[in-house]
Amino acid sequence: METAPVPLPSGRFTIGKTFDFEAGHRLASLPPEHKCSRQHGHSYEVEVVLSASSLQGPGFVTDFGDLSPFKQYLDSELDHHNLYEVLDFEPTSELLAQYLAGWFITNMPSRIARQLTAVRVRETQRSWAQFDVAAT
Ligand SMILES: Nc1nc2c(c(=O)[nH]1)N=C([C@H](O)[C@H](O)COP(=O)(O)OP(=O)(O)OP(=O)(O)O)CN2
Ligand SMILES: [Zn+2]
Repeated sequence: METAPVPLPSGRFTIGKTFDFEAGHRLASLPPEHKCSRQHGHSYEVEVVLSASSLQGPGFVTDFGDLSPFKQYLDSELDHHNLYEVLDFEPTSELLAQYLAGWFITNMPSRIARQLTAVRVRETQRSWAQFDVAAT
């Protein structure tokens, strides 16, 4: 039995995909008595959020599989590294989210890069930071 047609509302579509990597870090500018000034590690989760007002192909904002260059970057450059050694800024969740948004915009195909609205970095199950890309 076919379902009855319904009027389609106008609006935007949003998708997200979560990536993960394991890395060490320390926040060297914190006072020595702060636990996060000491070397420790996290199972990081990074979620990219993309948005579009119209869909491509079968009905995609972007094929999730087309985000693979971002996964390759995380796997090759950040996974099992010490973040304070491979990044030239203090590796807080906030600054990492902003940096990863910059990497995505610079290195992903322009159509996909333009769809990026936010990057969320999760260090633990209870803590995350999000960078929202400013609309241009
Ligand atoms: N705003 C931010 N605060 C903190 C960050 C950060 O990136 N942004 N980072 C840290 C440390 O990296 C720390 O490892 C994580 O902090 P915290 O959530 O306090 O760690 P715990 O999992 O041990 O927290 P509990 O809930 O107390 O178990 C610190 N702050
Ligand atoms: Zn930490």
